Amino acid sequence: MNRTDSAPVYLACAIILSNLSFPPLPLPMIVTSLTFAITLAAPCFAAQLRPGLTVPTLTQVRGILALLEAPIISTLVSRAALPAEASLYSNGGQDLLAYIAKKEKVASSAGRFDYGTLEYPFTLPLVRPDRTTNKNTFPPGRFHQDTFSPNSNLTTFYINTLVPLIQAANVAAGSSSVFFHMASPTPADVDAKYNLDATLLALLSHRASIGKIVAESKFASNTTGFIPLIESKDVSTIRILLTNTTQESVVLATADAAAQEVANAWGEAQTFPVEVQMAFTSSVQEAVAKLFRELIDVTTLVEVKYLLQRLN
Ligand SMILES: O=C(O)C(=O)C[C@]1(C(=O)O)C=C[C@@H](O)C=C1
Repeated sequence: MNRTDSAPVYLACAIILSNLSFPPLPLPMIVTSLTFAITLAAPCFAAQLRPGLTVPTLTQVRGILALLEAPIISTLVSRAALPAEASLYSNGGQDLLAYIAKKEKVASSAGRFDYGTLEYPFTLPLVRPDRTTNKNTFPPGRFHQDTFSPNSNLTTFYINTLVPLIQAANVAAGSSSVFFHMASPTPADVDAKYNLDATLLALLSHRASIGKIVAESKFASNTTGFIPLIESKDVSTIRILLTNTTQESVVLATADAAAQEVANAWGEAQTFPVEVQMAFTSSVQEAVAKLFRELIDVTTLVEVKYLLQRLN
């Protein structure tokens, strides 16, 4: 802990000591001030318990990003099997976010958003950032938690761009309402829709947040290049150094191939007529192309934001 981190602990100790007065304080005052002191001190002790996380190589991280393509695309195709009415996403998607909030409370208590999971909630406070100290120097290659989450960018893109593309794919499939574990799905199955939306958003967030690991990996292999740029907050050169257009083409091409394969398999399973199949597959490909372009951009943003705080 550095000095700033210690401040709440000193304050907490002061509160605890002030309870030892004579004559004793009334019980409700003692309970309230002790609860306050514990709340204040807990994050500092929790921060000390953080494990040192060494990041994988860039090749390994790219492998992880590639593995996430299949679940993202298959969830998108499953979502396109149900109508995506604009009314479900009005007012900035507040109903969807309220739905996600309930799930995230449960997920949080199970440790989903703990330090190092690279899962960041849409509706809850984020994990505290790391700070480099003399005792904990965060050498290059060690994950260093920052304060940025890609979730508001992803939510905006999801509601404004992806939902209309999902709806277009659903219309191409004959405005179907197919959900594999429901006996008689109807367009009113809001829970089924929001459940898939929430799953898809969580996958997108996880994929983009892995950009933090990509950034650490790149930082570790080129500290002399990055450190002066971070110190001078040279965002545009940092972005240029992080960008690899050859890798972007690989990502976009494999995502397109996967989109075609999953959409075809989905249509075959439902014995779509040929024209319906073609229309459905091409609209899924269009949605996936826009989605992965956005994902690359948001992942790059995550990388830039991570590095800007790397020396904090
Ligand atoms: O693989 C990388 O080098 C990354 O930075 C990840 C990623 C991506 O999102 O897939 C993002 C930016 C790069 O230009 C290329 C690919």
